[in-house]
Amino acid sequence: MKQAIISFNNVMKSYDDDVPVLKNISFDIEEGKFYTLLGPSGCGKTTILRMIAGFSEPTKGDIYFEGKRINKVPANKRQVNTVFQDYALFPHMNVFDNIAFGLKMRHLPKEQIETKVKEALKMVRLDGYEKRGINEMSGGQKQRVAIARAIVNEPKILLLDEPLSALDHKLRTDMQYELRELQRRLGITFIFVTHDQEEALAMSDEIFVLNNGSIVQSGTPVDIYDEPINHYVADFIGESNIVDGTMIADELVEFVGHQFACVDGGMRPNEPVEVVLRPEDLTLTSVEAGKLKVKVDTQLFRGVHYEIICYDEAGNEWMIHSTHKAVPGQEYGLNFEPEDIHVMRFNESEEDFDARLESYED
Ligand SMILES: Nc1ncnc2c1ncn2[C@@H]1O[C@H](COP(=O)(O)OP(=O)(O)OP(=O)(O)O)[C@@H](O)[C@H]1O
Repeated sequence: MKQAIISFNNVMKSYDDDVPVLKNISFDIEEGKFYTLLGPSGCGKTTILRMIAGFSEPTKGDIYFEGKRINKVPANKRQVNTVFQDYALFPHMNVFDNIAFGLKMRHLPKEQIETKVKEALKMVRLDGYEKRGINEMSGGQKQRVAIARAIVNEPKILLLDEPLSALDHKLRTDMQYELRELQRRLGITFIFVTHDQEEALAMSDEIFVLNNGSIVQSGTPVDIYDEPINHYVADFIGESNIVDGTMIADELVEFVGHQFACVDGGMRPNEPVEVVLRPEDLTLTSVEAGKLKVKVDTQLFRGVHYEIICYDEAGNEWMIHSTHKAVPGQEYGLNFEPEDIHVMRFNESEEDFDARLESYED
């Protein structure tokens, strides 16, 4: 791996009451990638961003920028800029003055400021908007001004704290594409904070999933979706069916009273486990042709698919995504392939999980 641009080494943070809001956080951020900190409200995402920006110091542990310890380096001496959730634009200034603000504070020559502001506006596709008042801009345009104001300083890292949460669904999706594209064009490191798993999956090179002050799992969106480490991640990322089971032997798991071939292994014989099956991997067939018998309870039309809820004989609920309609009240067979079954151990650390996967997968 290249030298990390930012490293956290056993970082802990607590406020006055001593209850840690971050517990022993360690990670490396590589230059030029799109990272997302993902987790529910209060899990510590913003606290991590504030420490990278220099607005807050760790209680214990160290933070490094390109290998140098920066715990005590003030915010204005770091090559980091932040785009805040509410944009924090100056409402009484026009677009140009908002973007030029930091450059003026640094007493750059007038012509240089003008060139840089124009370039930044071009980057966010707002050329020609210099003279507009901030209050005459739409939500999406304000968002872009906030980004232009941050990138005009040519930071090595851009921090984005829930920057899309104030936008409506359509604009939010458009901005996801734009931000992803902008990051690729600029080639600078983006660290994006969100509690929206779809947004994280769509935009990131790497995701850190947080819960209660700890990083529970890190990896590419596909890794995290396909191989969630535990119930929390499987439930938080995407839709999941999670049932209790027993790992009989390598590649053989039992749930709902039946044994099924699977592709997982490296557990103790007869170890209690949890089993995840994604709704899009399940199909309904005739009772005779199915691996489990289920009865359809309800179905909702979701546009791209039907969301079908059914129950097996043991009373477990199963969600299925299908382009075919089912009949509520009718019995069906439920089908899935061995590779669609993902088996999780209870309380497995990310380190042990990665080592097991590596030793087990070819
Ligand atoms: N200045 C502070 N003093 C005391 N506690 C704080 C302070 N700032 C944050 N906290 C606490 O730290 C925890 C983590 O907060 P943080 O803002 O990092 O979470 P978050 O994941 O960004 O949440 P959200 O998505 O709601 O913004 C919360 O329990 C919060 O109450």
